[in-house]
Amino acid sequence: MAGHSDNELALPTFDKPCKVLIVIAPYYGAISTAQLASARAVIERAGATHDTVEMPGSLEIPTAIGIAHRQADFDGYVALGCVIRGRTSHYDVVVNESARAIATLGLAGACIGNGIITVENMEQAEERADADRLDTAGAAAQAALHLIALQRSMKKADTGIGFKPGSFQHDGPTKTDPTVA
Ligand SMILES: Nc1c(NC[C@H](O)[C@H](O)[C@H](O)CO)[nH]c(=O)[nH]c1=O
Ligand SMILES: CC(=O)[C@@H](O)COP(=O)(O)O
Repeated sequence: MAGHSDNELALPTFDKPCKVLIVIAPYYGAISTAQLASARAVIERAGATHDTVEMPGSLEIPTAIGIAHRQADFDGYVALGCVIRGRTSHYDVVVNESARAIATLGLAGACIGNGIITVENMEQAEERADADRLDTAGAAAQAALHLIALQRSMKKADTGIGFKPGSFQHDGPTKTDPTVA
């Protein structure tokens, strides 16, 4: 059971290939190792595949997802990181802005599970990174998979109106070709 929930949803399955990008900020080594293992296991259990990229910190994760969403063809994303409060307000910046940016990307159409742990101390982080305890990384992977399944289930019907990419058939040289009379 992931997180504090006592009512976990069944993992979705996919009839077409599903590719997920894990974007991780391995700020705390042991924590990130546990997060990565759990997220990958959940993705594989759903029959999906995954790639992984690393960023220096959690603040960079949304930007990395934005780049991947524009430049590549992943079906969804899992954000993994661990932010532990220090002695200044920087914790609030990292936590609030990474969460806000991830939510903004989600509302813009990216299927993202947010597994960035935001805690007061390492003990809380360990409990949440542990796949056999609160397993927040596994929960984030499940969230991304559910969003992908939802997006596929609600694909807009083809209205038959407007230009469809790849539908244009051109059967000869253009008039601007000087060799064509
Ligand atoms: N203190 C933590 C950070 N800080 C680094 C920021 O995320 C960011 O990389 C930096 O401000 C440069 O833009 N990141 C974490 O993931 N966890 C922390 O505890
Ligand atoms: C989350 C942070 O950025 C934090 O770890 C940095 O520590 P500090 O606030 O003491 O500079």
